[in-house]
Amino acid sequence: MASIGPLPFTAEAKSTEGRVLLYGKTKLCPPVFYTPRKPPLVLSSALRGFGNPRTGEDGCNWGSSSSRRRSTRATSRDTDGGPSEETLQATIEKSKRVLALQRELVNKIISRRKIIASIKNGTSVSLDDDSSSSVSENDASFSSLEDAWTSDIGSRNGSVPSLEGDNENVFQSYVGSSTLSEIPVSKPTTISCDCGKDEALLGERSKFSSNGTCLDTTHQPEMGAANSSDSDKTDVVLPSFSIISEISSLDSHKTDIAPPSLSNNSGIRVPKDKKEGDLEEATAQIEADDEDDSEDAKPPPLAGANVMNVVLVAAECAPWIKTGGLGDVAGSLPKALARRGHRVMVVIPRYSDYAEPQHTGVRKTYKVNGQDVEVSYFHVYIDGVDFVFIDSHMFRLGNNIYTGNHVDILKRMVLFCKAAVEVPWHVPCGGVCYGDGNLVFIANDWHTALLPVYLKAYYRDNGIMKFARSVLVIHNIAHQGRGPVDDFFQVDLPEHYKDLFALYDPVGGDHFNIFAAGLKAADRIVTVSHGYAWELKTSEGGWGLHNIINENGWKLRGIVNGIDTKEWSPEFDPHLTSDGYTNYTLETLHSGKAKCKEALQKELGLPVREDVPVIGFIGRLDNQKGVDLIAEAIPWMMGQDVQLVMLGTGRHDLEQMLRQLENQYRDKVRGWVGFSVKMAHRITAGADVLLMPSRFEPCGLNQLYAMSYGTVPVVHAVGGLRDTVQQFDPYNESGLGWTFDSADAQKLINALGNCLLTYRQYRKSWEGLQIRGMTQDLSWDNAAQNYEEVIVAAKYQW
Ligand SMILES: Nc1ncnc2c1ncn2[C@@H]1O[C@H](COP(=O)(O)OP(=O)(O)O[C@H]2O[C@H](CO)[C@@H](O)[C@H](O)[C@H]2O)[C@@H](O)[C@H]1O
Repeated sequence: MASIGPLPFTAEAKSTEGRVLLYGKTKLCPPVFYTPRKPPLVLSSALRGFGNPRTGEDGCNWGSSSSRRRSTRATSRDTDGGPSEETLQATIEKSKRVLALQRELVNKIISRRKIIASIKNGTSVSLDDDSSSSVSENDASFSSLEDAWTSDIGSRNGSVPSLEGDNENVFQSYVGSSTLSEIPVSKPTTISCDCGKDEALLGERSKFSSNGTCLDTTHQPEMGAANSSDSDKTDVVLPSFSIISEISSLDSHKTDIAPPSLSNNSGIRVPKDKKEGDLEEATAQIEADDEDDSEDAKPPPLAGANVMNVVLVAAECAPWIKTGGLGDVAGSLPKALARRGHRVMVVIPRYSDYAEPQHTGVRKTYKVNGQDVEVSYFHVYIDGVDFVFIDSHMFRLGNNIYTGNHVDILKRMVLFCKAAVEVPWHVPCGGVCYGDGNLVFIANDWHTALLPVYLKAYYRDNGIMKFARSVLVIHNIAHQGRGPVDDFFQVDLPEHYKDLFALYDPVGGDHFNIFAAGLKAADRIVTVSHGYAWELKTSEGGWGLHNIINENGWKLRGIVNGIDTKEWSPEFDPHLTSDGYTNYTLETLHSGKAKCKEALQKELGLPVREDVPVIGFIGRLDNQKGVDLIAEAIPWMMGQDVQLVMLGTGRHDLEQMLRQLENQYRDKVRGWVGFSVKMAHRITAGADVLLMPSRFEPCGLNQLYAMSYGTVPVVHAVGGLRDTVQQFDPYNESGLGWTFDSADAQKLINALGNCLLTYRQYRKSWEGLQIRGMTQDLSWDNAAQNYEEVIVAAKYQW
């Protein structure tokens, strides 16, 4: 893969349960997952009337027993204070009315729960049965039911709600916002929907996840987007509207009672062989169920009320197709976002017949350069993420995904982005489309930079997808989708959009630039490190786009990539389980790494020696990665007692250089030309040092992988390398590796020289470096939280 700078369209190198549905308030705003709030258990002002106004204590408490004790004290103080008998009588009468109302409500809830339970158990329950299980006026067990109910709610939400004012406010907004809005929905019932269907998918979804699903047939896309003719009618899970309306009827009693959790697990299961009027038993059953449930209960989503529908669109995605770091990010960031509770989809082209994704049966046609091109969609749900593959004859490229001239590549990206932006409408995931409300697209690099433009030009400018937002992630600004000005006619946009793409630079003159348009159209921009965010604003680092980036600086944020700790962990790495390699941990670092080093030397035919430092390099062979600096430093390096292992593919001349170095220094150098994920993992584990002399590096992943494997990085302090590799300080025994401050072979030699000295003579310091590297939290979790802030900011931006 030849790489090199901003050539036109060179793509290569550069490069719930417990969750509830919030129904949007407008047609265009489909359901949203939100974290169930602690249902505040408060009573209406009428009911609160017999508390003590001076102390603020509430005389009527449905909360904990301690609250009830408070209630008793409050009443007696009132009495002591000398209210008249009449007042007391009135209060008692009022209490009775309240209790009657409470009983009625409890009965209703019990009967609804029975219905739910019966639906679940496949038994029929007559509504008439309600009476048999109702709470009788004199039922002594009422208070225990009260306990059961409150503990039910309390346990499901982590605490027993108090009656203090805050909760009340929350509850007022809870009920007041919308009776259909924020209802804790549990086991969805099954109804019919036009969203397209694949039975297998539904089964698969239930196999992989028990997540609540974003469901709403009332929010089908406009524009006739949901083409029912394309898809069969399907059974999908939907929240039971009858249950919701029941809650709303509770509300109509004008009693401010927190709706009870309708979670599947909380349904009252009345044993068929028991007398249904046996309230105490039913109560005991609830309590027992709740105890069981609390063990299984899933915590609420980390994202809380910020959960969104996220659609990440990228030209590559590991493990299916990866030519560089973009594939890694597209494969792992979405999973981290899903772990936070977002509903997440990844959309990529289907370049080959991948094993896992199944045809959804949905087909659409889009115009590319005036021609109709049919696409269809494949889907698989893995690790909480919906992966959607767009199939078309134009994408059948195998692993050579950036092949062709710039117009060929441009046409593919036009088709990809046109189709991708409508995936949330057309492709049922787990039986149900995402819809376009509470939706954010995350586009990546120039390949998908058209998506924010299409979202705006085709939809939002026309009042469609008004609530959808786009974030554009810059992984590498050096590749921009440049072409002659006339390329504008390929992208099929209104004439007035031409200026968005127009760019002048001293080298290329006036030209058409997709990245430029995407940066302007996106609601937010992210790049993959803080250092790179800064560099992008400079004329050296912005590659001609620095002015646009500066103008849009307010929406740019640097977020350092994480690593997929499942894929890149020395403890679980499947590539270290054969051929003499071994998995290792911090505890077994010494022996494990030595074994991997020995296995690497054997596999590559290098002399097997424990004492010789093995230096690794993995990366695309191009100007960015500074391979030429390594070549310049080779005479010095070969004078050292070292072994050098290089893995890469890219520029033909640099591939030749690798082969030549190996031929020239057969007992010291191995140059593996090709793309081998297995070798990348093995070098990362077996090498002592990882060299990354990149001229620029937006983030860099290999140094992160290296550190988590106890391999010490030596890097050019630029972009994300500067952010992630702190220089070793021998006086304080701190730092993670060695850095050099300019892309200069001599500086590389100095840094590497110090590194080798420490390796040989200061073993304790060396081990310290390894341990510090391995014990960092490099997971995607932090980054995902930062992305969440960005998408939420985009959501609320108008
Ligand atoms: N020959 C080979 N065989 C097997 N695996 C190989 C390989 N060559 C490279 N790889 C793998 O590809 C990935 C490359 O990661 P980089 O961070 O170097 O990405 P790249 O520069 O492509 O991406 C851009 O995007 C990423 C993600 O944002 C940024 O980190 C980076 O700075 C930016 O340039 C690593 O997983 C590496 O192991």
